[in-house]
Amino acid sequence: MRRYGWDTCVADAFAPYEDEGLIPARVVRVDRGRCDAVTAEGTVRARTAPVATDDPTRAVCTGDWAALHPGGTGETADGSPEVRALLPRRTAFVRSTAGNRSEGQVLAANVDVALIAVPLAAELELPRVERFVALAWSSGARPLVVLTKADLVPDPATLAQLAADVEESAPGVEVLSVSAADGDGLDVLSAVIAGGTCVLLGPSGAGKSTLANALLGEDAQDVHAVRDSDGKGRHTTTTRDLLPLPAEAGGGVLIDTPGLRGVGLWGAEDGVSSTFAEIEALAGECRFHDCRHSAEPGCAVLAAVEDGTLPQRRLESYRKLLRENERIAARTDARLRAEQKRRFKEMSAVGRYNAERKRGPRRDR
Ligand SMILES: Nc1nc2c(ncn2[C@@H]2O[C@H](COP(=O)(O)OP(=O)(O)OP(=O)(O)O)[C@@H](O)[C@H]2O)c(=O)[nH]1
Ligand SMILES: [Zn+2]
Repeated sequence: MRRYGWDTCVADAFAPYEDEGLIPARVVRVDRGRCDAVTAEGTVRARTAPVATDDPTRAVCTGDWAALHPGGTGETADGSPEVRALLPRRTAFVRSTAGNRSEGQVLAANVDVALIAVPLAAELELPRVERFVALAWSSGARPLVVLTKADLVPDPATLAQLAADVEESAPGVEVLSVSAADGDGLDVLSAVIAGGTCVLLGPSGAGKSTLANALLGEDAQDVHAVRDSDGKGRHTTTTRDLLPLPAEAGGGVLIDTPGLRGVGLWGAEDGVSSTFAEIEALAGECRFHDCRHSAEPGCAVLAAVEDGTLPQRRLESYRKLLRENERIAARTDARLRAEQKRRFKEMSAVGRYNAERKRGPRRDR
């Protein structure tokens, strides 16, 4: 199970279920009330109990750790394995679903690193990078910008300049450049994501599929070929949304769920704050604590734009993402959002606590 991300944190969270005779499993795919889940004995197909609340974010999703009843004893509905509980999620990518009463839908759970593919071929689209970085932070995962197609920028000085532009738009975020074409940078990237759970985000044509294949190695290409030939979002039973990375490269998994690639912001205020950390810091210096940074006297943000230390583009991008987030929040059930946010905070607190305890005796299996 370690191959699939099992660690002491998951082991601790699972311990109470072990006493009930349940077994741990990681969900690799969900469809039509069933899920495929990896157990220590192999992959099983399990029933996912109907969600007993009106909150769709509590439904089983790819990346979840579940406590399964193994079935076969007459204790489950039709003798097949059954999901009895989900372990608290360390992180979650939530999509806002359209409609009057917008609700979140979880697309991927327990992601450690969000790889944001930014193609070096075209002109850099920094606002788009900022949007994906905000989304990643708000999920709880660590963003990592991957500049793809580095072979198309042969001049090292130009490459360094492009990387510097991206770094300025993503303070505190690691930026790596890779080329799937000639293999440059892939070993560094593999080492960074080894052992954890990652997802690939980024616009169409950014080179995500190519990069995924390069990271996953030979075997996985077949899996992708199955989905590509289909093209309708229908999958054959061999398709998984959670794929193991090669053991030689340190293991870990890559989640590549349809729909995750173009996700919107949802309850992402915190993510936007982290993405524009330097603006938030400047805001602390404004004369008025509720300064909107539009025309107020004594505004430190506007002063920074004025003296050239803060690019005007950054401020505009920040405002745009805040507005977008407010729009989504306005059509989302407030009680539900507050509840989900509270639970999410609780879970990340548990995750952090466990991460700090990680140095204790290992209970990996
Ligand atoms: N030169 C060069 N081209 C690349 C590289 N990686 C990908 N490409 C090309 O970029 C194009 C898009 O790559 P994909 O991997 O399909 O991009 P994607 O992000 O998966 O696109 P969607 O499936 O639409 O989301 C293809 O023509 C690839 O051959 C690279 O490292 N170097
Ligand atoms: Zn201000």
